[in-house]
Amino acid sequence: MSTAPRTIVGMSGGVDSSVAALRLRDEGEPIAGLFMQNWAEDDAQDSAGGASGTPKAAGTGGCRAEDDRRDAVAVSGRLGIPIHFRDFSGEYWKGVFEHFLAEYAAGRTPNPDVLCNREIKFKYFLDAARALGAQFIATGHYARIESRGNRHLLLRAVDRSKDQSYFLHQLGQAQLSATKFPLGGLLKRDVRKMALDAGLPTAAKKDSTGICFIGERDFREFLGRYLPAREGEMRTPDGRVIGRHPGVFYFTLGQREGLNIGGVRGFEAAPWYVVGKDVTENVLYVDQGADSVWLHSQALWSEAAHWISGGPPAARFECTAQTRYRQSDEACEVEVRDDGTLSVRFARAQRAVTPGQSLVLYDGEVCLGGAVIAATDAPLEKRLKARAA
Ligand SMILES: Nc1ncnc2c1ncn2[C@@H]1O[C@H](COP(=O)(O)OP(=O)(O)OP(=O)(O)O)[C@@H](O)[C@H]1O
Repeated sequence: MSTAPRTIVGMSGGVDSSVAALRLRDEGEPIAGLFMQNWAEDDAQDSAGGASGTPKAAGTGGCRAEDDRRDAVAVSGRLGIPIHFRDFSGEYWKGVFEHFLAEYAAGRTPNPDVLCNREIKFKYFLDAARALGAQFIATGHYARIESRGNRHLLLRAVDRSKDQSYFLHQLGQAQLSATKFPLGGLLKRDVRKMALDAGLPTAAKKDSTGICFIGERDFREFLGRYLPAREGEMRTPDGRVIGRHPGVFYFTLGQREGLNIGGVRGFEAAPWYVVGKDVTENVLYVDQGADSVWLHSQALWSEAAHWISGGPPAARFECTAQTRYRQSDEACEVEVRDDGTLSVRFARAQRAVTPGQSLVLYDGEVCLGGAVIAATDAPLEKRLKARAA
């Protein structure tokens, strides 16, 4: 007699979710796997948009989804657990990709992983698991969930170098109460060893990097399929034109790569960095030195914040924050404004705080929540705003 699984494991065909499933199975948990397809490419087309029904991306031949699916099936076979399949590519396109493009078009730098967790993995995937009769979902994310009283807290992973709480800060009590992160207390190197010892076919598989639907492809080429390039001037903050850029969307604050600025007459031979984008005028601002004063800000303003426990700790409080993934904890003071947006002041100036990225707040190991960064007090941004007003 077959019973409904208690937990559905999101199996991506990677080593982390393979070991998440292995651990739960070894604990005696009745589990099944589920592989989601979140991205569909149509090699028959040369432009975005499906002929009918679900939108499809223009094919570039770089999609790993088939390999990943095969690996997820192989792992479930090895573990002796059933595996299910769901296609959420239409939901992903609407809930993640359209927003991703709109943000780039507005000159910001979005974080699709944050949105994918909120809109897909902890929404449609959770619904699909419930429809299969499960009470919980599990993923291979590196983060921990702890219950204190009737509250579920999101904590950083024990392996701080792999901690993914930054990407999970939009989750709420409903999601956390139905989720397990079996790897949160483990070190990545031990996870690999467990995979090897158990003979899992993904034991030696390379970790995925970058934005999932872009993979190893060239970012500029990919984005150019959806946001046509518009060449323009590259200027220094004091207004000197020093070259041309292929399109402001392709660059983010603090970026050095891809500027192709050779020796410029009248300037030292030091590397150049993006210090500002003026989307209206189509100008890319650049300056020399990784630590350019133009890149620094002490304060930021965010869109409305999401709080994991349902509300902020106080109307004004001190905590630590990250304004990007892989950054040290930075001390700051947060003021929650009446409309739910935040005004944040850092103890020390921050480099390249980027509108569109997420501000994520922590009280020690506990992730409090976060918000999308709307604006900063970086000098160039202030000047461009004043000019536009
Ligand atoms: N296509 C997918 N189908 C089902 N679950 C997925 C899929 N992609 C990601 N997940 C789940 O989300 C978790 C985190 O995803 P992320 O893309 O960050 O993977 P990762 O850290 O590379 O992990 P993995 O080694 O398992 O691929 C995965 O461990 C897995 O549980």
